[in-house]
Amino acid sequence: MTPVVAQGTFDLLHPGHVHYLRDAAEMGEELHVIIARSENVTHKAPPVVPDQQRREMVAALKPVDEAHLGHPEDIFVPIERIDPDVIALGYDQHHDEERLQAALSERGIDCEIRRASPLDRDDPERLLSTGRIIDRILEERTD
Ligand SMILES: Cc1cc2nc3c(=O)[nH]c(=O)nc-3n(C[C@H](O)[C@H](O)[C@H](O)COP(=O)(O)O)c2cc1C
Ligand SMILES: Nc1ncnc2c1ncn2[C@@H]1O[C@H](COP(=O)(O)OP(=O)(O)OP(=O)(O)O)[C@@H](O)[C@H]1O
Repeated sequence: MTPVVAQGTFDLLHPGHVHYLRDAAEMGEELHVIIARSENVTHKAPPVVPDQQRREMVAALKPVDEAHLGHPEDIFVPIERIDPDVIALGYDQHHDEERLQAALSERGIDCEIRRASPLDRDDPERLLSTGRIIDRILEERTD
């Protein structure tokens, strides 16, 4: 087996998430997804959907073999347990690949870091970001 790890918030699911997870699944044979805990989503508004519910929905998606709730303090704990061959970063994720690679090496984790491809975010017919879904709700369902 060639385990691959994908990760993210996955708040309100949309086809961009499915695209990322399909792309990540093709990088190996067994896809593990780490769901960021709400308390660790500090670079944008925290998710609306509770942690366990986000994990449950991601686990139900076809490309996904296992979905894990992330560690509260140390993001390398689940990685050490899964021991992936590849970590697939999303096309827009803010993580610095070199720093991440260095931190992995320091812990003796030998794995490749790859970037997944984007699914057209600017398509006017689709809502391919959680933030855009929330904006649409606020526009259309509030007075
Ligand atoms: C390799 C890796 C492992 C991660 N593991 C965890 C974890 O164990 N717990 C957690 O809360 N978040 C984890 N995260 C997610 C980050 O905390 C961050 O919130 C996440 O990148 C949000 O992604 P998004 O903005 O794409 O939704 C991990 C991220 C990376 C890159
Ligand atoms: N349109 C898209 N195409 C490809 N990947 C995507 C797309 N939207 C999200 N992803 C990927 O899905 C993963 C989880 O994304 P996240 O939960 O941050 O959703 P988001 O829709 O980008 O959220 P937000 O709108 O709040 O930034 C990330 O790796 C991200 O790169």
